[in-house]
Amino acid sequence: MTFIQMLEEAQRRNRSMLCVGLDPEPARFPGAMRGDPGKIYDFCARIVDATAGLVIAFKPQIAYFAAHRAELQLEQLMQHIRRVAPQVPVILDAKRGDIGSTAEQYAREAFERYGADAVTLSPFMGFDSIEPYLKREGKGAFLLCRTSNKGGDDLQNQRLASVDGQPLLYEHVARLAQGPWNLNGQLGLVVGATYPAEIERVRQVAPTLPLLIPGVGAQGGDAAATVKAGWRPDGPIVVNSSRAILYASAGEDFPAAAAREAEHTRAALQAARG
Ligand SMILES: O=C(O)c1cc(=O)[nH]c(=O)n1[C@@H]1O[C@H](COP(=O)(O)O)[C@@H](O)[C@H]1O
Repeated sequence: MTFIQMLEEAQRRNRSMLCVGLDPEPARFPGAMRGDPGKIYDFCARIVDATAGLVIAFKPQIAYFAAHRAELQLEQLMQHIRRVAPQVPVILDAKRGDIGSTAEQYAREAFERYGADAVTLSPFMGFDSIEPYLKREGKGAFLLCRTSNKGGDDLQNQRLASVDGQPLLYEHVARLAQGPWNLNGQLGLVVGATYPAEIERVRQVAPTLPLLIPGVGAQGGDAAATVKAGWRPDGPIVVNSSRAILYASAGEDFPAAAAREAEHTRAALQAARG
């Protein structure tokens, strides 16, 4: 099954557009786990077990593992997700971007070492930095387009005078990803929930691409506005929330609290589809 087919299947089966982001911070773990990087796997596995039936995808952020020398725990976690939720695709959030020979190594890391179904990439270095990922049949790649942070304005909202129609940089990224760069239908775009007007604009330029939309929950993005702007019957959206779900409770009941918060967000997203 390709990444896109897995997304569509998980969306249908779990009736969900919610992606749970796995951004483990030992300092925020509950009880006896608090401050222990050796518990990263345990913490994340319990979140996965509690939310697997509620999500369209999981998105581990690699920095939260690598910063604690916990790459082996990330490998274990990927295997755990495969075991308990084989139908749920996993997006490795690595935001890679480098020349082709190095990109090839990053692609091996994401798809072979960790067994991810898709990866996040920066398009800043151009098409040849994206191409090695597209050679992996059935795998997906989400290009940063209009990110959720304030500083996204600095470059992404600049106008490209040299390109037909003088689009903003993020509009141009969306156009490339919908068209000439999307050789085998593997590309998607990252657009922040904090900017629904821009999500709508991206949808005009890229009507059918899957959108990874972080920024609901801790960053304050509006779930209903996100769905209205981004969801299309033939263009899935993957709406990520990390901290609001992971740290819904600081007590031993954290898996149940995470499930409640995930269910609440899942329902709000579904309701906005109308
Ligand atoms: O690519 C991403 O996932 C991403 C892009 C973006 O524009 N904004 C953004 O917050 N993210 C990631 O999405 C997650 C958001 O986490 P919360 O703010 O805790 O829900 C983090 O892992 C970020 O690295």
